[in-house]
Amino acid sequence: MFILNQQNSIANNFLAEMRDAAVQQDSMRFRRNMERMGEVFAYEISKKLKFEKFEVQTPLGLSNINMIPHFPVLATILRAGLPLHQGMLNVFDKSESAFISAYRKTKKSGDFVIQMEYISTPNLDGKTVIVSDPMLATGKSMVLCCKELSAHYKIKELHIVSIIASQEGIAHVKANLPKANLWIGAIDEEMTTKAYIVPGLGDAGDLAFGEKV
Ligand SMILES: O=P(O)(O)OC[C@H]1O[C@H](OP(=O)(O)OP(=O)(O)O)[C@H](O)[C@@H]1O
Ligand SMILES: O=c1cc[nH]c(=O)[nH]1
Repeated sequence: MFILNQQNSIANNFLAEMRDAAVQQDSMRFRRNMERMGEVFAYEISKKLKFEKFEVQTPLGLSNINMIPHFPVLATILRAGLPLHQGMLNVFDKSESAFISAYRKTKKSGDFVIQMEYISTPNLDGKTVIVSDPMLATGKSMVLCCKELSAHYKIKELHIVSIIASQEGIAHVKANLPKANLWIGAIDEEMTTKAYIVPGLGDAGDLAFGEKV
C-alpha cells in the first residue's frame, strides 16, 4: 500500500486545503485541489506500470526513451470521484474511462445500503484498471463497484485510489479485494456513527457539487 502523506511533498498542501473548512467555501478550489491530487496519484502510479523502449524522431535525429505503451483504464464512482478522475485523466491522457454510480441509501432505521444503478465502461478484459473515489469510509462503495467490474471482466491489474481513507475502510478493501493495489492520500483513525471519516473533510460530493437533497 502506498500512502502519499508518508513523504513530504506539495500534495500535503493540496490535501490540507481540501480539509480546511474555511478554504472549502471556495468549491472551485476544492474541486481543483481534488484534481491536483489525481494528477499526483497518476504520476506515482505511472512509475509502477509496464514500460517499453521506443525511438522518437526529432528534427535532428533519433532519441531513445522508455514509455508506457498501454494506458490504464480510469474508473470512478459518481459523483464525488469526478474531479479526482479528471486529474488522473490529465496525466493518463490516452486512457479510456469507466463510470459507476453508487450512493448511500439511508433506511428508516438510519442504517444505509450502497445503491448502485449505473455502469458505463469499455471492455476491461486484460486491462490495468484504476478505480478512484476521494473517500474510503466503510469501503463498501469501493468493494461493491470493484466486484461488479470484476464480475463482468477479467481485469489484469486493479489499482484503487482514495484521498482519505479510514482504517476500517482499508481493512474492508483488503479483506474483499486482496489482489488490489492501494494508493491512499492519508489514513484517518475514526468514523462518526454515520460513517463519516474523522477528521476527514466532510462530504466530498457536497463540497464539490452542492448539497444533495
Ligand atoms: O466507503 P463508503 O462508506 O462506501 O463511503 C464512501 C462513499 O461516500 C461518498 O459518496 P456519497 O455516497 O456521499 O455520494 P456522492 O459522491 O454522490 O456525494 C464517497 O465519494 C464514496 O463514494
Ligand atoms: O467522510 C466521508 C464519508 C463518506 N463520504 C464522504 O464524502 N465523506
